[in-house]
Amino acid sequence: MHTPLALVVDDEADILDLIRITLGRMQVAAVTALTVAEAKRQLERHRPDLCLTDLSLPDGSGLELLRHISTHYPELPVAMITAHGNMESAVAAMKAGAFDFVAKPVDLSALRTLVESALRLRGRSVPSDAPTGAESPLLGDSTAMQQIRALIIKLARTQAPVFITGESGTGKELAARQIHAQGPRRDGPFVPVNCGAIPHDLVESELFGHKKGSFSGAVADKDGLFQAACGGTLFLDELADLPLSAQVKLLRAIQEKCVRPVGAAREVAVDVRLISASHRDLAQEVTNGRFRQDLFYRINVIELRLPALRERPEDISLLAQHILQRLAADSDRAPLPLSDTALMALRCYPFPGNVRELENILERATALCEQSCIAVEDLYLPSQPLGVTGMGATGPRTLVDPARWNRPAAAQALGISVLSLNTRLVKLGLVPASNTPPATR
Ligand SMILES: Nc1ncnc2c1ncn2[C@@H]1O[C@H](COP(=O)(O)OP(=O)(O)OP(=O)(O)O)[C@@H](O)[C@H]1O
Repeated sequence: MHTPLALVVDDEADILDLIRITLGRMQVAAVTALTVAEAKRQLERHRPDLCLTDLSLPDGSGLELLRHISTHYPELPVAMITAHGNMESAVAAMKAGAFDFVAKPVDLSALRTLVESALRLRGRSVPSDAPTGAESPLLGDSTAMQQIRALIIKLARTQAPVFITGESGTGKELAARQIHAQGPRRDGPFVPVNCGAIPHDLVESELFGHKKGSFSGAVADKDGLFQAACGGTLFLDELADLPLSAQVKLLRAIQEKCVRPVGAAREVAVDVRLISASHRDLAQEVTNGRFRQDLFYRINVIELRLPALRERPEDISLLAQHILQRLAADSDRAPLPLSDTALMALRCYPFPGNVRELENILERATALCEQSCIAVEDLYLPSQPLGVTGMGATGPRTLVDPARWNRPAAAQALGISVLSLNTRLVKLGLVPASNTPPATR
């Protein structure tokens, strides 16, 4: 199988770099172009598997390129990079045949999802940067993470359905991979499915397969994801997004351990372990009538809750080191260290996107940093209102709450002096200069 190739068209070199690095981590190669004319030449020369193009280019528009591709390379999926908040141009692009769009500043996880869908559209298997359980443990020295790792060892030994909860980016898929990798099915396949990404009218055929001719696009018999996971584990992510009609069939598949492909007369037996996850409150979805109660009880035999990163700020340093080492290995150079102030800023940041957001922040910082050490300015942390909701009492707010903070403890945790901490708090604008107590405190 040859490495998939993407054509990325943008007149901003930083964006091209960022996208190329991200694609590289997904084992997708990239050729780039700064103009429409250059893009047309690259298309002819390289015949890429997908194209990502900015809307406004120096010698024309991305829409013009999109039309050129629709005429000459009708099979090639094109996604538009649009200015933030400009839904009009995103809609225009979709109407003109783009299969999706991504807004600037480019959110790297959205980009990954988009590229995976594009390659699937192309009928290509999607190379994954998702590490195997054996290589990539759930990192963290916090008590919460130690307990989770201990529970995973126990869960790996059973075959009971596990339901993993936690905000987006907290490591739900990674935990599912660990349960699979440490259990008796480890030599079988681990098949992750994002239920929210499957168009509603295709859910049944994707999950259970179909027979040739059962609907207009069914040109051949096709196995579903249940069959693909036979002997292994099926990980149903974003389960709350599954339409009610598919929920009935899923319930039957779990209860009977067999599925009926769309258009098939007979059911086929399937041997899969089911792990599911959602960042939504599934019990609330049941109350609201959007999720079947009987299915909820079936899949929720054991619940594993992954804490938000802001609930365990003591893990940030270790995670950051690990991510920076991986980024360095990807680009064949020495890891960039984080400055003390950068680390402190990360520990004070609430991370609504959790570990995935930390990865994105460090990936961007690594790509854009021009010094030998990542400074707080390289992190481009969004400014947060002080009253961020969902912040636990033990979270980093205690570091920036003048009524509660304990500067000596914070300084010790960061491995810097209290004087240095005070100076940096002022520099970061977290306290006014007059608020800094004497260095001896
Ligand atoms: N404890 C951890 N140690 C190391 N890496 C982690 C940890 N938690 C998450 N990650 C990394 O963060 C990224 C996001 O994790 P993952 O995809 O498992 O999250 P998720 O909860 O399934 O997200 P979503 O709800 O958006 O699907 C992955 O690259 C994963 O490897």
